[in-house]
Amino acid sequence: MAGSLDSLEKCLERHVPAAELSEVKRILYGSQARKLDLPPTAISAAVERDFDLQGYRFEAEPEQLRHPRVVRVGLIQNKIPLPTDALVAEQVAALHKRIEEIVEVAAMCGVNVVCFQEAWTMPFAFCTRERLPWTEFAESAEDGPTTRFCQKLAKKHNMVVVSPVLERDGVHGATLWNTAVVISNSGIVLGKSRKNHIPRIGDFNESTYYMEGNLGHPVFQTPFGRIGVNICYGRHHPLNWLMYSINGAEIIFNPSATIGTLSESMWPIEARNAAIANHCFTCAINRVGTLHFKLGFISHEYYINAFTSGDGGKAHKDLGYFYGSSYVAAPDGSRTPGLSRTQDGLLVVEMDLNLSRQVSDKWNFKMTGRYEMYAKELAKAIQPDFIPNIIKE
Ligand SMILES: NC(=O)NCCC(=O)O
Repeated sequence: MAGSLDSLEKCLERHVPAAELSEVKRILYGSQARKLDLPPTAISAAVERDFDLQGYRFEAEPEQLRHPRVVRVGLIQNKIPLPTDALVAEQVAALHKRIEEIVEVAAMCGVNVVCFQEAWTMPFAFCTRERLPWTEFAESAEDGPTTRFCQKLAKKHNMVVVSPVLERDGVHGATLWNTAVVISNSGIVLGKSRKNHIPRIGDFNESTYYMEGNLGHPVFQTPFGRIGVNICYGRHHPLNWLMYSINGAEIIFNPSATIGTLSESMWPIEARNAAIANHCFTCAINRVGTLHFKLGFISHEYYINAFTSGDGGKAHKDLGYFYGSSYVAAPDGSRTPGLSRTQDGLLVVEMDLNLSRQVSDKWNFKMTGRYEMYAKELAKAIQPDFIPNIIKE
């Protein structure tokens, strides 16, 4: 159960003998991420506001011709503060309030780019397959109340804000999308990126609500580097990461909502592998919130009406526990520890973007990639008359 393990790293620290711990950590996490000193005011604010605050930094070698390109990103993971049957407007307002107080601490920590979890303004209600009230959480990406709220935050704190929401596309028949809005530190909406891969697994019945994104792999030029947003289930698709990287992304955010029984063993691998394969930084963010309803603990993400997964299992009223564990991976394969598995959190990570080219010059994955060969073979493979290249005796 999620509640019995606060974080994998804390568990290792408790149980691995001190003499072996640093070697264990080097093997598991690589050697780069060092602790980042955060202001005492931020640390005490995080304690007061009851969230996990951690800070790390990735360094690069000094170069003769380029200055360091040091930026700070903030990853925010959170529970829903109100039950799923509270009024829609009240749920959204409570989430805005919670995020605002965490973003204030991010500002104290000098964060330049902040990213929230997938569909952060709502419970992850797609499991229910019901329409109302969940579709009421959808908003215009360009000028919905959440985007306007984030514009204020961005301007006030001089921070780029990546805000993944359920989008209501008024121009195209009021359709819904799973979208990340990117707001510049000036407060201007830079653009949006849509979720390209929609899960059809277990209770993740998202294809009931929206289709695969149609915006490709946009990358946003900000004063703090070029950023892309690969939403949740897209992290299982290496070519999805690749395309953001090919478009020049230096940092790829992966705002997610995923649960323990389904994906927790995959979580530490996928975004980290993408950072290695694409010579970039990746930022994996997962929500927190668990059921424990039947055990008498606080319930989050618990629904009034039971639903099924079409797998022969019993009808149930929750998805399971969202395990948090948000982390950042660097192009050299190192990664930060994860945030808590059970608590709201802010992960502040300082990174020198020069590291990406340094690792690229060492490992040469971009140079040795055989993109033309893959493009040709893929172009053939998607044809209806494709014959797989299998050689037989
Ligand atoms: N939100 C979402 O796409 N979840 C699917 C499950 C997963 O990818 O782990």
